[in-house]
Amino acid sequence: MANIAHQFMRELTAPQAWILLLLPLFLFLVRYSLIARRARKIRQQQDPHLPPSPPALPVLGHLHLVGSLPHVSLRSLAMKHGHDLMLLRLGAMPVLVVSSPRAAEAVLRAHDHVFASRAHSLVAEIVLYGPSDVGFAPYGDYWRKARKLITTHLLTVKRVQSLRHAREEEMSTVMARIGEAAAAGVAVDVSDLLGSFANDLACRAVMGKSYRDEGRSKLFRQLVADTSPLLGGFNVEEFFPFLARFGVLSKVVRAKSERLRRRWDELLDRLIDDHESKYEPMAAASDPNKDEDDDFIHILLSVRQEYGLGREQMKAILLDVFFGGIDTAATVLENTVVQLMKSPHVMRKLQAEVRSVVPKRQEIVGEVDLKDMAYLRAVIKESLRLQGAVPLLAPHFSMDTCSVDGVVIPAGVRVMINVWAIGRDPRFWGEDAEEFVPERFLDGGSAADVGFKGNDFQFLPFSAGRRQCPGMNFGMAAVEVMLANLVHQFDWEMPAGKEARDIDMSVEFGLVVHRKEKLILVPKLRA
Ligand code: HEM
Repeated sequence: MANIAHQFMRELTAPQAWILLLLPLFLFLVRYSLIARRARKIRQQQDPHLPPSPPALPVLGHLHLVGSLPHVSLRSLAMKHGHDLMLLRLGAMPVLVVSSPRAAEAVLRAHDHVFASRAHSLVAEIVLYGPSDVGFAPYGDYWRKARKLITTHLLTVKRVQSLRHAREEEMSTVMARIGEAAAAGVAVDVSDLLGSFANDLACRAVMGKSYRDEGRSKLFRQLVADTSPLLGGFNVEEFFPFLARFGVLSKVVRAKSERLRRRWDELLDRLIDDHESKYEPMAAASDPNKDEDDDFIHILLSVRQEYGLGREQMKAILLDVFFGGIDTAATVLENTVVQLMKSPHVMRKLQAEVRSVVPKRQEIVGEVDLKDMAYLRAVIKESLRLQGAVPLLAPHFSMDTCSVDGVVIPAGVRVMINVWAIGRDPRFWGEDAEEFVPERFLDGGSAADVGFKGNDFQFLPFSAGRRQCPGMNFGMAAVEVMLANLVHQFDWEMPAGKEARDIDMSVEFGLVVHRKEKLILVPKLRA
């Protein structure tokens, strides 16, 4: 992977690092070729029923076949070597690639109990306290407890509904900024606006207010932006644990992670302390039935005894809301706006729907208005199908050897489910699979009955099974109301001299895949 090579080079530019590296590197090369040859022999003798694999290189395995956009390279490889399942070796790490709805159903439903874990990550261990969050915790008692906590107390349908005013207020702030730009006839940075919206909403949910004016909200955004590449990226020592044992690489990653953790600690400890000092007296007087308006920190304080939560575990769970909720929702929104700019007929049809449901004099589209907007939902689904925020899901990890469709998947394998490739496969979506056609999700369309709740394995933007995204309702509520408002009051144009076809679609890989360029558009108040 090109970005691994980059990362490697960046971190090892000091001459002493190269000297330090030479000897271990030599030992590493020799030892790896021996181990790999022996392992291959044993595998072939023991079990000829492994999933298909392309030819591999010594040491690197299949790393050289995976480019800077792994979801794209893995699709091309799967088309040649394993339409359903394919086994790769990235460095020393075995990776199962899943590329069809049938195989995804086997992994996420039939054998979910085997594949519901996560591999060890040094970064998650440090930044997420163990990891003690939900997203990175290995399958087991702690994960079950933490997951139960967030699904029964933090991300319930009732709680998401109770955040309606927060969403509408945050959205109105964004609309006011767009209104000012429209009045002045200037362009806006849509990426930045959508990013602040998702960030301020997460802050409101976690702390009860956005802290926008005090600058804390920006601090969170910056920290998420600094942490995400490390947490979601491919770190070299994960591919070459043997090399990491010499310490050069793990020291670099460890030092970076520890710096980030100190910054998070400072921010989160202060917030929890603030809440704790107000919580105790309030808790005594509180009505046990009325906790709907509580923010997430208060809720965690109120259930910490029941769930046996320490301070670090509380912080880790809060971090899930920042990492799970900000980038994903902002990316889905931005990708949808890009698709709409490139398909003006869809934009017009969507505007017609929203404007017919909500009269012009009503400045803001409220959440009650959304129920009559079937095309809006179809547009968002189509955008999630073509360019979901998390194209390979978060890698799963096999806890045991397991037989899937006549092939054997060993224990200790990372599993990448290529939902991006599955969502564009003409075998399941027809000849127009690469085109943006929201009508397919409307009544009478070819995918009218296909939903994202985890029952339709050709469409998995939020995954399925035990590890399915618990923030689906939270994320979709934000995406729907914001998109409806963006197209209700405003028409959108490209900056002077640019065409929608000029919008650069290059993306940068991470757990969440972003466009590289900022989306700059000119809002016009609707006539
Ligand atoms: C539109 C927005 C969102 C999208 C597209 C999305 C997508 C995903 C995906 C694909 C996964 C990985 C599932 C797997 O590994 O099988 C995931 C996991 C997760 N998401 Fe979301 N997500 C969104 C919003 C949110 C929000 C708002 C939150 C929290 C407030 C959240 C919290 C989480 C957590 C905690 C996990 C880990 C679950 C586990 O490992 O048990 N997500 N999400």
